This record gives sequence, structure tokens and C-alpha cells, in this order.
Amino acid sequence: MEQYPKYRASEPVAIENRVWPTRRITRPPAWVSVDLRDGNQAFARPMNVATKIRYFQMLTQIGFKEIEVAYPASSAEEFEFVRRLIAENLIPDDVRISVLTAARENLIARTIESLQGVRQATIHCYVATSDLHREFVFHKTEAEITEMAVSATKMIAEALEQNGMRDAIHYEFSPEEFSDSRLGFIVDLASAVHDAWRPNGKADFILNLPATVERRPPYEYADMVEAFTRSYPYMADTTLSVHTHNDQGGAVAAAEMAVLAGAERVEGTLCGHGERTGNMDLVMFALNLKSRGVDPGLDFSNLPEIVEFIEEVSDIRIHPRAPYTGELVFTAFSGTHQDAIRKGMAQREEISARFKQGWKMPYLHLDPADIGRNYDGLIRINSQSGKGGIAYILESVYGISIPKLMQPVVAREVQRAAEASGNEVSAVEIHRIFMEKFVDAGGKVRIGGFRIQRPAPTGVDQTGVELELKVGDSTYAVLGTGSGPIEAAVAALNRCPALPDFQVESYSEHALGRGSSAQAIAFIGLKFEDSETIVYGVGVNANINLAAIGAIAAALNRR
Ligand SMILES: CC(=O)SCCNC(=O)CCNC(=O)[C@H](O)C(C)(C)COP(=O)(O)OP(=O)(O)OC[C@H]1O[C@@H](n2cnc3c(N)ncnc32)[C@H](O)[C@@H]1OP(=O)(O)O
Ligand SMILES: CC(C)C(=O)C(=O)O
Repeated sequence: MEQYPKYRASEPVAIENRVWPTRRITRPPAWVSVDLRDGNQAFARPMNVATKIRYFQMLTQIGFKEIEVAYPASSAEEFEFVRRLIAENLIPDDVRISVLTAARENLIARTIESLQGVRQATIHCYVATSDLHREFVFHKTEAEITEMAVSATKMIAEALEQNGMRDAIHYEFSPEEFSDSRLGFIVDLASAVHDAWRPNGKADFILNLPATVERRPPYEYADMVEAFTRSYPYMADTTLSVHTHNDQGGAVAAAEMAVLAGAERVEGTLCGHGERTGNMDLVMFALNLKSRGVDPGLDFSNLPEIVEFIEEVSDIRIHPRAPYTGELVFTAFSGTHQDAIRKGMAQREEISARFKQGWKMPYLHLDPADIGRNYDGLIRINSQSGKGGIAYILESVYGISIPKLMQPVVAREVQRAAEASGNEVSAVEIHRIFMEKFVDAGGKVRIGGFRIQRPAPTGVDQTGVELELKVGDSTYAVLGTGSGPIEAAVAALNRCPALPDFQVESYSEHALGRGSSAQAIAFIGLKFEDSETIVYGVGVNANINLAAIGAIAAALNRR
């Protein structure tokens, strides 16, 4: 046998002066959820009727107006589901369900039977049109495939007519593997199907152009869609729809580009469930639009709940980095990202004013709050993290604002713990390290008593402080004066013969918590005569003076 290369690039579509790349999406396409059909057919354990009803209700709450609900002729359960939706009046007035069938008489009859009594619905019929399918699956010529599609369409139209259902039911046709089919053939076949259906308006006839398997890049798919719109003569009474799969990871891109190329309606599933690598992810497309200022008309403000439900019913965990739906998509572990997010979050209003938009943030293209996420997980700490991230955690979770110059010192202690464990360091652990290393620093200096003398022996505008302290096993009583209690305490400690001389390089304090249980936290940086290094200590106490003295003692112990 002749040797061929194993793979070949798809044949690009001949198109000149394409316009789709110059367009922008300024309003959402009509969204169609095929979760309950294409998504469901790809689950190892398809959903049962009760679960499908819950899923359907969730889809309507999100705002879907078109929902493909089943392949009713495939199983008793699928049939029953459609019957229950109709019989139990579960379909909101403004929602149109659709059902799928192959172009086979027995399947069509059963499909129509499933829709008895429905207020409005779409019957969706498909026939594969690629040379691959045509020659090796169906063993049919193009004319025979066209005949198959046309006769199925007529069969459906006639059966609906006979059952008095023609006005309630619209028609969707999909040339399966459109993106691997010969364009001229699809135009002719689609025209013939259109003529067989004889639509009474745009909403009555949907032509869906599937990339059943993603065999060509998204831009070639868009070229195909635009080229199709140029040669297909019935655009005026046809709703052009697309349905993309994700075999090369480009399903969302392909659908977006196809919308630029003329598609008005897109089919997909939440979280992209579906055959093989899945269908086009509706959450992704819709929220991409939102992030560009286009209201998608779908409500994902409780996305975590939606994801939890989908994980439960599909028994498939969402990848933590899946756009929008993943647990980690708003989390930064790395230092420079954390630093920028922290600074950005602190200057939200200034950024808004500068860029004239409500949300623009380093490393976060969408406000997590818009999809039901909070800011707690924005920054998480491991050995790749920096001082900014650690300061953010202590501030956002514990209300502790570490002074800027002290941040690298705190970060070094946390970094040591992260390197030792090789793991993420939780907020609780960061707080524990901070308290252990900077507040309860241990060591030989213990303040036993503190008394303020006012006025001080040295003058009325001075404060005196008497301190009792232990240094190792020895006890000292020292007196110092200064312009305030902290200066006086420093002077007193500098008189203690067991302690080295030091001076205060930096001092700050703030309240910790609110109301009657509020405490003060004091941060001090000490410089000792024998070193250039600043040693930091922190004190926490309901009394601000004791917090400051505690901070000095902690720094002395950390030396
Ligand atoms: C791209 C898509 O996702 S299309 C939707 C796919 N979804 C499903 O298939 C889920 C539901 N399907 C089913 O339950 C079953 O396949 C049924 C009930 C529809 C049919 O079952 P069976 O009669 O056992 O046939 P089977 O599943 O093996 O399908 C293969 C037959 O369908 C034919 N076929 C495939 N596509 C079509 C079509 N669009 N129109 C008509 N016939 C078709 C094949 O040529 C083959 O025919 P053959 O038996 O004459 O060789
Ligand atoms: C039935 C069609 C639309 C389909 O699911 C596909 O081609 O992927």
C-alpha cells in the first residue's frame, strides 16, 4: 500500500475579503443549551428523569430560552422525560425545548409522539455530510445523502401537519461534520432542506452548522461559516446556528469567530461537557462577553452552586483551572502577581477612574464577585509567594496591617515554613507563624510590671515609666522618662544592665477588631548598637501602652 503522511492539514476554504475578523460581538447570540442531550449522551451514567428535571429547571433559571432536552427515540427514559416536561407543565412559556432525531422513519415517528401536546418546540434532525461519513459510514453519494435529508424533512413536516402540530413545531437541521464537508454540497443540501420544510419565518427554520469533530482551526471554521452565508440563498428566513466541539481546544474560539462570521445562535453545554473533549462551553463564551462589557443575558451570579450541581450529576470534577468555573482561577500563588493584586485591590476606585471602567485589576480580568466568588481565595501562599501576598493574607483575613519595611522579614519566616513543607501555607498557618515569631517570640526578656508616673520626676511635660522585668533568672526594676510612655519605656529598658543598648527605628500601631473586644497591635523596629539590622517585634494588648512594650520585649527576644 502507498505510504501517506499520517496527518494532513485541513483544506482552507477559498474566501476573499473576509469580513469576520473586522467585526465585534456587541450583543449575545441566541444561547442554546444542549446539556441534556449532547452533554448527557457523553456521560458514563446518563442522567435519570428526576435529575434531568432538576437540570432543566436550573437551565431555565440561568435564563436559557432554548434547551435541547433529549433524543426521545433513543430510550424509554429519554421519551419519558420529554413527556413529563410537557404533561407536568414544567416548560416556562418563553422557553422552547428541542429534541433530536436521526433521519429514520421509526425514530422520527417516536420523536413526534414524544412532543404531543407541547406548546412550542423544535425538532432537530441530522445527517452526516462529510466525504468520510458519506462514503465510509453511509455508503451514499451526495445526491443520496441529500435525498435522505430531504425525505426526512418532508416526513417530519407531513407528520406534524397530520397531527395538527405544524404551527407549534419549528425545525432544525444539522449537516453533521459540516466543517469537514464540501461547502458547495452543504449549500445545495441546506437549500434543498429549506425548500422541503418551507419555513414561515426565520424562527421556524434553524440551520445548524456543526464542527462535530474539531478538525480545523477556529479561523478556518469562521471562514467556512462566512463563505456559507455568501452562497446560501435563504439567509432571510433561516436562523444560522453553530455547534462546536473541543477536540483541538478551540470550541469557544470557533463559536465566537463563527458569530462574527454570521451565526446568530450557538449551541453548547455548561462547563463544556459532551462527546470526547466536550462541547463548546457556554459559561466560557457568555462570561467572555461579560468581561468585554456585553451583557450575555445569562445569570451566572451563583456559578459555584451551578458547578457543584454539575459535578454531582456528571460525576466529573471540573478542572481547578477551567476558565471561570475552576476553583483556582482567581487565585495567585506567585509573589509578583499577589503584590499587584493587593495593590490593585487597594486602589480599585482610582483604577476605575483612570480606565473609566468599573473593574480592571492586575491579573484578574473579571470581578470574582460577579460570579458568586468572594475575594478570600485570591491570594494563596506557597514557596513562590512574596511579601505582598503574605501581607495581604494577614490584612484581609486577620486585619493585621504589617508595616511595609517589616513585610520582607515576616515573609522570610513564612517562606522558611513553605520550603520546609513543600506545600501551600494556609492563612491559619501564616497567622500562627506570625504570632509565634513576632508576638510570642519567647526568649529571656519578660516584662512583669508597668506603671506610669505622671508627671515624671524630670518635669511636668514628661512621662515616667517604671518597669519590672526579668532577664533570664534575674529581676530588674528600671525607671525611664520621655515625652510619652513608649519613649519612657525605651529609656527605662536602656537602663537595664542586662540588656544591650538600642534605639527605636520605626513604630506604628492600629486597632485590631472592633467594639469592646478591640485590641491594639503595635509594631516596633529596634536598632542595636552592634548591628545595622533592624529587629522587629509585635505586641498585642487591649492597652496600647502594653501593646507597645510587648512589641519592644518581642523585638529584644528576637535579637
Ligand atoms: C453527532 C451527534 O452527537 S449525533 C447524536 C448521537 N446520539 C446518539 O446516538 C444517542 C442516541 N442514539 C441511540 O440511542 C441509538 O443510536 C439509536 C436508537 C438512535 C439508533 O440505534 P440503532 O438502530 O441500534 O443504530 P446504531 O446506534 O448502531 O446507529 C447506526 C445506524 O444509524 C445510521 N445513522 C447514523 N446517523 C444517521 C442519521 N443521521 N440519520 C439516519 N441514520 C443514521 C447509521 O448509518 C447506522 O445505520 P445501519 O444500521 O444501517 O448501518
Ligand atoms: C447533532 C449534531 C448537531 C451534533 O451533535 C454534532 O454534530 O456534534
